[in-house]
Amino acid sequence: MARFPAPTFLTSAWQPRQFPPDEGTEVAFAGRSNAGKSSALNVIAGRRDLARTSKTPGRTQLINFFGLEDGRRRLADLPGYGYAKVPEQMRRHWQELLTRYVEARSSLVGLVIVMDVRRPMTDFDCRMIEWARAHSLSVHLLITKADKLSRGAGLSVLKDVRAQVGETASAQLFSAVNRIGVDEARHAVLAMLAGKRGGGSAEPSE
Ligand SMILES: Nc1nc2c(ncn2[C@@H]2O[C@H](COP(=O)(O)OP(=O)(O)OP(=O)(O)O)[C@@H](O)[C@H]2O)c(=O)[nH]1
Ligand SMILES: [Mg+2]
Repeated sequence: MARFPAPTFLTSAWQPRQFPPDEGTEVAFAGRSNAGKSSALNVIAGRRDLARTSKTPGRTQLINFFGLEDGRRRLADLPGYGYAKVPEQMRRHWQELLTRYVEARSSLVGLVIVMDVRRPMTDFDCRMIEWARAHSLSVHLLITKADKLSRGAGLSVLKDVRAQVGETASAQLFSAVNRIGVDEARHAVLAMLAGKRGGGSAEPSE
């Protein structure tokens, strides 16, 4: 299995001035609350406890940044969207932080949008995909918790998702538990960090 260039924790940010310097390239993990973003990031990075995971939705409330060993590439673990029980004020803060993060961050080259295989392509996911496209970002859809469905059922979800997104994003099945699709995910993340488009993504508009 391909080794991933050892990431280390850099910083947690709850406001833009706490973001690390906006240089090199960065890929962010986005997705619904509890979809499995932090777990996926850990498995892809090959570090068991790098990003904190939890059974409680809404665990990740800050943007956590991780630096790859060369110091030029980063991963960001975003708080989940769509968690109904978050107090209104916190939800507003998060929306504002997310907007400011994605709009102002010029090192951001791609998004890994993590979705539960049992609940793919929510409205939020679709909005994120459209938004990324409008900003010429690569998108890789990680359909995770594939261990929760039979292989046939998982492949059928993948086919539907691919039909829905067409050329705008690449997509794959993944499981942090059974380690399904780890190599494919590593390649997709490293390709995005290299400034290349993930397989199947549209070309930048400029
Ligand atoms: N069966 C299964 N469970 C998983 C998988 N990935 C994550 N989980 C579980 O899903 C729950 C949420 O995982 P997290 O990785 O914390 O999810 P998150 O998207 O980072 O959640 P927030 O930060 O709260 O938005 C935990 O109980 C994980 O153990 C997977 O591939 N298979
Ligand atoms: Mg998380």
